[in-house]
Amino acid sequence: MPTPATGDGSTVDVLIRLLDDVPVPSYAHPGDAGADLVTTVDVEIPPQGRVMVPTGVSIALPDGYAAFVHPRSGLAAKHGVTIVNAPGTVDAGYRGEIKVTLLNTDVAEPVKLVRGDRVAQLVIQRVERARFLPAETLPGSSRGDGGFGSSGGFAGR
Ligand SMILES: O=c1ccn([C@H]2C[C@H](O)[C@@H](COP(=O)(O)OP(=O)(O)OP(=O)(O)O)O2)c(=O)[nH]1
Ligand SMILES: [Mg+2]
Repeated sequence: MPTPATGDGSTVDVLIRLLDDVPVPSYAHPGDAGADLVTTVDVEIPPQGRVMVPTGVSIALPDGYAAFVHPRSGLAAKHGVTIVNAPGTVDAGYRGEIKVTLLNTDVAEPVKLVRGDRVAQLVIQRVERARFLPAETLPGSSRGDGGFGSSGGFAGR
């Protein structure tokens, strides 16, 4: 068995308020990036409909961090449920309840979720803030202004 490369396994302390009888968000496995968030309400999302659900938590991130509300792949693959604004951005200064705007992409089947279901995962990351420096021209690069499929699309197309 190859030895896994070592990381620093660092963690950051984040103050959390539980606004409802919900578990503290937790990581399902060691090394997971996302801590699961639950809905505090029962909802039925109609086909191609969207519903914003509360999670029962608010947090205070340290300066220089943000939290990102990501979809869960199981809900996406099994039921077609994603998040409209994925990933949602939780700013370090935000003290309100974290909410998730769920979208049912299925064209035929409604999706029923009940209080306590895990609907999203919160990824905490360090973020840089930019000092934007206006410039008349930008330095050249290999990519230049190529984008939007400039490097090729799907096989044969
Ligand atoms: O999925 C999300 C996205 C955002 N938020 C909260 C935290 C975030 O700090 C705040 C504002 O989010 P954002 O900046 O994405 O929304 P906006 O439409 O730009 O609103 P604002 O003018 O309040 O910044 O809403 C959530 O609870 N869930
Ligand atoms: Mg904003």
